[in-house]
Amino acid sequence: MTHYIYLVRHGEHQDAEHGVDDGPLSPRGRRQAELIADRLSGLALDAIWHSPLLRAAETARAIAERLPAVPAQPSALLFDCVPTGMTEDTPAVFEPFFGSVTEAEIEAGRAQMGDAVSEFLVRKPGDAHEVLITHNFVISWFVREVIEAPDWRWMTLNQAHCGLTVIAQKQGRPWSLVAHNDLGHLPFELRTGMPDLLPV
Ligand SMILES: O=C(O)[C@@H](CO)OP(=O)(O)O
Repeated sequence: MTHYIYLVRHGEHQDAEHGVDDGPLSPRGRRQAELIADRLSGLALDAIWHSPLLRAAETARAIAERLPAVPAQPSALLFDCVPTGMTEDTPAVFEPFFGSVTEAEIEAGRAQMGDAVSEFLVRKPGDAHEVLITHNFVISWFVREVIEAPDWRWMTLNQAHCGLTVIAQKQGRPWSLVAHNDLGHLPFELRTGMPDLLPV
């Protein structure tokens, strides 16, 4: 009996490269969403949860269209956020990142991630398969939580648009990381959203 959670970053959104905060998926983002939807379509899903932002909602819709019995539901716990601020053990190289982030945003992010972990990383009875469509930092936080890395380590994890990360808990065992940022369903030209191109 295993509880699987499939963590998916939303597809690329329109004008993301011009710094636009949210919006509909770009043509490339729609293609990414269709391909992750194809990849997940053979699963007996119990739930599809998504961030309320449009790029995540549209990605979730592509998945839900292939699985009409499973409604896609918004969850504010999956909203984009900054999970922690600069702490004593955070390497100084990350300091510039926090220049434009307020204390209030960090407090809100910390509280949201605490609630998200309490809500989603709980054992469901029997076999369970849930998809969470969310944002880069949120997935980084879930992965960090599962591998029990120091808090600041979320900053060293990145996921591509519609990359697939899988975490799982077998009955009586701790959560484990099954796959991270698997891009096998995406052709090279659709592997967007990483800070650097993969060297291979
Ligand atoms: O802005 C970003 O880089 C990330 C942060 O989580 O968000 P998104 O996945 O929405 O692009």
